[in-house]
Amino acid sequence: MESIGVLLTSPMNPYLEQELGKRFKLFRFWDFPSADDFFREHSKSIRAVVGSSFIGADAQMIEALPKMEIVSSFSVGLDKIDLVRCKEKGIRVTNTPDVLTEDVADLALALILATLRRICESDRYVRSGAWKRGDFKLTTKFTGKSVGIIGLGRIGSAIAKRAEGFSCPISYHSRTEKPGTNYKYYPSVVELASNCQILVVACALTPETRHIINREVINALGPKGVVINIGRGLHVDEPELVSALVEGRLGGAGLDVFENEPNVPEELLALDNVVLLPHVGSGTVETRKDMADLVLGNLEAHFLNKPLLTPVV
Ligand SMILES: O=CC(=O)O
Repeated sequence: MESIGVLLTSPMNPYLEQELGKRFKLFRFWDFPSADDFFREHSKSIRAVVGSSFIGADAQMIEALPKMEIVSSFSVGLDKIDLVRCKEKGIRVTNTPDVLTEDVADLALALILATLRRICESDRYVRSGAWKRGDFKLTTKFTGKSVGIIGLGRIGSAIAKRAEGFSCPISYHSRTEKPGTNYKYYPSVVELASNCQILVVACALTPETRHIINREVINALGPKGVVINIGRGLHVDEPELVSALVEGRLGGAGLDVFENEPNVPEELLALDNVVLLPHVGSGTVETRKDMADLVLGNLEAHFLNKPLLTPVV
């Protein structure tokens, strides 16, 4: 397979990069001054693209790489891949589900606890020496709070299971009601937000779920409510979230993702009722290795004409 051209769209994981380099003819997109320079020189050499939640395979890339057969994404999310065009052109698509579910769900719970118990703010309190001048203020209890989850797929269900361990009543919104759960279903997100204290975004980003957290949802959650986002930045109308937090119409937010990463709205940096993480939901050594092995396994299966491990298209 050493002669098969594979394009890695951005630096993702050293192990993945090393293994791709051993098995294929690896091209690094960022080694070239511009996308056009790369396409001009190598458009006919690329048979596979390895993308991520940062750079996937958009319409321009698909058009520019006529020999592309497969996009193997180092992510569970598929929002950076033009799936419709891949389908039309017979390009296969794979992602990395399951192996990252536990880490992302763990991080959602960590964000809830960090936001409610002000973990980061109290860490700053100790480091700055402020503790010597008095005790830290009281914070908000998590155990028993009602948790609303948008999207009850693999990750949403893993978050629900963890929150049950904290005696939290769970409710959810998704396109359709899920059979076989005891959680309360709300067909409308506003209704869900009106009936929970912590609202967690755990659905896929699609045109239907873009800005699913909007002004109406934020107002329904209210000044004591908390938004947790481990999905995608575009799930949230960010300017609305920022103004609600600044004006005290929303109690707090724990965010792993942003609309324009790695840029975070300046106003959020000044707020103590938010916890801000650099998109690290699946970012553990163990899980990233499992994700890399899935990417490699899917590519090898494809080029050996075997069934794909985690096919999407
Ligand atoms: O954001 C991360 C992923 O989609 O895996």
